[in-house]
Amino acid sequence: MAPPAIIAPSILSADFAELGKACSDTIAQGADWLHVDIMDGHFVPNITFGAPVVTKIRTHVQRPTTKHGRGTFDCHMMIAEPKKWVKDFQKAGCDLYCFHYEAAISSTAAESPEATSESKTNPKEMIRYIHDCGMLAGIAIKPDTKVDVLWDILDNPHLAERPDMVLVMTVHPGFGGQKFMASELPKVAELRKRYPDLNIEVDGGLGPGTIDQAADAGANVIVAGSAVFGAKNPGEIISKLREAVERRRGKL
Ligand SMILES: O=C(CO)[C@H](O)[C@H](O)COP(=O)(O)O
Repeated sequence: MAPPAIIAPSILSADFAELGKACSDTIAQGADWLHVDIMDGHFVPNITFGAPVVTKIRTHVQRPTTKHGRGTFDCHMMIAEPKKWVKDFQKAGCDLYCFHYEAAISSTAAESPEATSESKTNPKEMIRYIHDCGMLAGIAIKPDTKVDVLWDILDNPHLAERPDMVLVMTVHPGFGGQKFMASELPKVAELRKRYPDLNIEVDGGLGPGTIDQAADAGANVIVAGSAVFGAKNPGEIISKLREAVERRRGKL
């Protein structure tokens, strides 16, 4: 059976002028995690914020007391050099550092003459490094990336190099409020079939109108930005998302 539902509102859609309050309110309204979107203007055509902001919002949300527990900061690193920022985000209070497969294998990150030893990496090494730094590790794939690239990483006999979560993007990363891409769900279904216990996160265009499809495919970690922060009653939306995942698990 799939692991329990984890609802992770994306603070990309929160009021940035009131970010600390928005984060603590969302947890009080029933969210499990906060999905923290980090964009560098290179890997994606948008910029959000960096570790200093995460340090500040951490003071508004209690650290999780268990692995994957309430208050987990799930940092989605949409950045070209994911290795470079691991330590800064760990110090800032990130609990789960989710990097993009595409960034870890790209020539910018690994092979360019400008790349320093700080920025050179590959997915397995990244996961080990994140674990060594005391965080959970996630690996994300964009819509254009085939899910097959993950088999070698997920079947790795070295536990320290295996991710704690896979994020399947259901929009092209960069902006909130985009249309959900149902075309990405076969990736989720294939992952769930192969790895019944894996935390599988979906991100982009999730809300009451699309959650059933994602839950049916087997996703259990649900990111929702505009659907939660744009709602009159965010707590009600969080409950609806959770119910859909738990119904699929046969728990309701
Ligand atoms: O990673 C993201 C964009 O790259 C966001 O987390 C995502 O798009 C959530 O926003 P929404 O729920 O409004 O689609």
